[in-house]
Amino acid sequence: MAGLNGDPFLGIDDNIEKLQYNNNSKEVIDKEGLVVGIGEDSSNNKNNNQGGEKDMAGNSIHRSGSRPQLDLSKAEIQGNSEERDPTILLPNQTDDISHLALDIGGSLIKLVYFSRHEDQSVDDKRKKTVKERLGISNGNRRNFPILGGRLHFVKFETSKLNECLDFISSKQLHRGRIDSHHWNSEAPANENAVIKATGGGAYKFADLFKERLGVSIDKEDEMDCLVAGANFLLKAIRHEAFTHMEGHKEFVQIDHNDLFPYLLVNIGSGVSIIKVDGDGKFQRVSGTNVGGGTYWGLGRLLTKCNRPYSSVTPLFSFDELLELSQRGDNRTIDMLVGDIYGGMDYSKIGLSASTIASSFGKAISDKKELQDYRPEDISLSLLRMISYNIGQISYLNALRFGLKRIFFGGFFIRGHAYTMDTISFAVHFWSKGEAQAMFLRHEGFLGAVGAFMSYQKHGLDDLMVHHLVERFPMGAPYTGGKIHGPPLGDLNEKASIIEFCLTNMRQFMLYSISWMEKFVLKGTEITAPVPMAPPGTTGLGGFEVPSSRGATLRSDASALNVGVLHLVPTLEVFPLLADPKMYEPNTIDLSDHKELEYWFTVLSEHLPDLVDKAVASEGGTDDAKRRGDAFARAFSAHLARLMEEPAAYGKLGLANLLELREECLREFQFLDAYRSIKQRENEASLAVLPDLLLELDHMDEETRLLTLIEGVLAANIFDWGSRACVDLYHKGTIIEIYRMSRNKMQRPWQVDDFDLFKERMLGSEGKKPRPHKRALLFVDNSGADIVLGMLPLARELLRRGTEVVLVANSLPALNDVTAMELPDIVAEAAKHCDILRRAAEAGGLLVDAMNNNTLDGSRGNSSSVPLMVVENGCGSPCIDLRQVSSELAAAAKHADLVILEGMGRALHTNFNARFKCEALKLAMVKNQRLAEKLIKGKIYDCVCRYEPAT
Ligand SMILES: CC(C)(COP(=O)(O)O)[C@@H](O)C(=O)NCCC(=O)O
Ligand SMILES: [Mn+2]
Repeated sequence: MAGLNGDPFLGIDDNIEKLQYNNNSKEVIDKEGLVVGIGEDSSNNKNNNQGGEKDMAGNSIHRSGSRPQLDLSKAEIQGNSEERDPTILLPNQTDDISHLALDIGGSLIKLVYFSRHEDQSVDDKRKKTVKERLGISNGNRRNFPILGGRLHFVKFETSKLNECLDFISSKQLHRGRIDSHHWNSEAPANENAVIKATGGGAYKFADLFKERLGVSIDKEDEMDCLVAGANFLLKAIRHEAFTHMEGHKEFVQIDHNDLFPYLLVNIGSGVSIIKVDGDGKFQRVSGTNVGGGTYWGLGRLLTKCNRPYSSVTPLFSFDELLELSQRGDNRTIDMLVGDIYGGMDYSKIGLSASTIASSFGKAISDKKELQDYRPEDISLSLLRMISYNIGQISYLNALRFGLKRIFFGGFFIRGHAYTMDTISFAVHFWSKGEAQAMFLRHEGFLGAVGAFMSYQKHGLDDLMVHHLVERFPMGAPYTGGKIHGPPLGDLNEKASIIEFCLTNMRQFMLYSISWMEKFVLKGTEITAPVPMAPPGTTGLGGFEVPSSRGATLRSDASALNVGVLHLVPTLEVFPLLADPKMYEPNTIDLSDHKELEYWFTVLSEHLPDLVDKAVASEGGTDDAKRRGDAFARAFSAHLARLMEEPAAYGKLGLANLLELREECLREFQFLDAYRSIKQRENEASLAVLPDLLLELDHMDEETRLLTLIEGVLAANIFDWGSRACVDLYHKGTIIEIYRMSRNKMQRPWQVDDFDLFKERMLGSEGKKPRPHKRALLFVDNSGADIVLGMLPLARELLRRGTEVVLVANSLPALNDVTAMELPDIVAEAAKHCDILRRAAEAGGLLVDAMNNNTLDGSRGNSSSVPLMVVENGCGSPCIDLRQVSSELAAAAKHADLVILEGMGRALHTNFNARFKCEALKLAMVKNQRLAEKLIKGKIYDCVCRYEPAT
């Protein structure tokens, strides 16, 4: 685990490190709550902090003694020293570490850089209270030096080094200092700034970096970096590795505990073959000089004379060569088995007539000059020759060391379907299916990631899969990993600003959106991606021509397939999952093309209505219309891309598509498209809540429980994401629809475990079961759904002595209620209900009300179990329980009942999830196809699935 002292990722603010001072213990606490010194100078801290030291909560913290210490000299308390945790300024803390690492290869320069976003939490009373109630002092983040930020991946051609330097300079990456949401361009350049770099260019261009940017290059060993990068990516990114056989891409789940040993084959200009046995444990066992440079170099030479005169550049680029190969036919140059055997297979040794017997062999007997061969054919022949050769040598090395898994990285691959198929074929063919070729999504960035890791202060190695969220910039799909031309005005950075705005909505109008215009122009450039290659083998031997022949090649597919990695150390795996390793959130797997087509159509058809709502939510201004238009284009383009290549952004499920839509909206600054609809529905529902509660209170226990569950199911009809429901809303008022929906609640429901649930709640044969200790209610929509459905159910649980935690979205998604909105709704409801009021007070939700007189005239003196609200950590209509907020994870610790409500959270995701505690899944199915497929029913059927603890 990383030590934290002086870590640059801690709250550095305008050259001054801010710390908090704990009056009682006289210990200096950094923002993460870690002890960094006890009234002594910093030099002593090193020893004090090593080993199993305790943090303020008594947790053990491991510190690395190698990390620099904070400079506490001239430290002073800012503001009132009587305050409980005043801020301490450290004016002399000048620990500047660059947040940039490079891998400067023979052909390409790969950049990995980090942009930090500080803890941007707004002053949210709910959060504070929840932290106190749930005993979270600083979440799990105390163990992490990274507060949160993003890792960006960019590459340049080495021959265009100047563009790379311009890019670094324009983004001030070499200054090594970031403030909360943008690079501090005013900050003076750091004289001693050092950038970690690997690859030959780290030596070759060191002087140029010093001259142009004033920074020194700290050279890191290339093999060390490759291995460190590969190990980190394989452990930390869920869908990093995949197989690619006959055009079919399949992600491979790597078990962290079973990663080693493996063979790493890095195909850059040349090829390195490395046996990896562990972190930092490896051996370069082989290599070949026939690699990417060979393909490019020979390709250029051999096609030189056929280069069209009209071309701007005199020679083919790597991507152009690859593109040529798409249209090539290698049979015109390669000598095939059939050429030798009179068109026959050599079946005795298992070679088909189409197998290449000798690459370029036909050129021996052909009476042709170089210019008589088509560049397309030459390129394909070369590509096959080199790919087969690498595949074969790799396999032989795997065999040498008894390794089954071979990971291929390096920019030679470029996400190019045919190259991967060829390598896979060779490995499969020579190993007779025993060994498996796997590819890495961050194929070209292994070295650069490794160089980044070598800073020792990044804290990346502490991160785990659930801390990383990969996002694909919606409005600027070209910036993630694309080989850059002249530095772009970085749209990603703008996107970060927007994200910052999300947590600081008050400020959001301050930022310019002129980049949007840029996007509208750029939008037209979003074209169809690399076509998936259908099966193309001939059986025994090699391949025929590339199966994607004739289609446009997006040879930079790999560039588009790499998103920005958001590091969110506060995310946790939901502790109540029965088997996190086996957990798969998506119920609908979109790798089935029919399924993908269906949902693609659903989302496309919903788009005009969504844009209307989004534009209206921003006042219908011209600017909002322009953004609405840009959003529609961007989202459609991403949908189209995913239709072409469903695995483009990792494994694709329906939940990912729905989340992508929300992210895309946010990126175009539609922060809450259904804001006014939600408000209207909340008000209408709150107005009828007292009558409903009165009605419920006159029922016997059994009828009441049934009515409550019916109420939840009926109110789940208010779903602005469902086409059928939106059509319904044009036909009646909220209350009319709610009544109709309730009246239609006929048991048995299509999935009906109500009797089981009732027995658990009320008992049987006079035996009273023990009430649940704590229930987590994953709530769904605003309006009737929360007010008339879930709140009355929560009230029933509270009445029975069960603590209730309402789990709501962190960010808006469709008409879902958010954790920010819930306390006000609860407060309104509590005006009409003592049970809710007392529980909300006990849960700290009615902090203000506690000072006022309550309904019955008493002062707020709660004698109730608490009602709390926690955020779930996501902004989607679905939920992936592998990545939830630390609040929710903390709340889950004492819970023995989970209630998931709504289509998104209980059906599209988690329908098959198993929990350690009891679970109740409640939803109305508002889509005909889903109803048929999932529950063999029809639209508006209901699901009440009760599952005892696993
Ligand atoms: C987005 C939704 C999952 C939201 O449903 P909810 O979770 O609110 O019940 C759902 O509206 C949906 O799947 N809509 C698309 C299908 C359709 O329009 O029929
Ligand atoms: Mn919803």
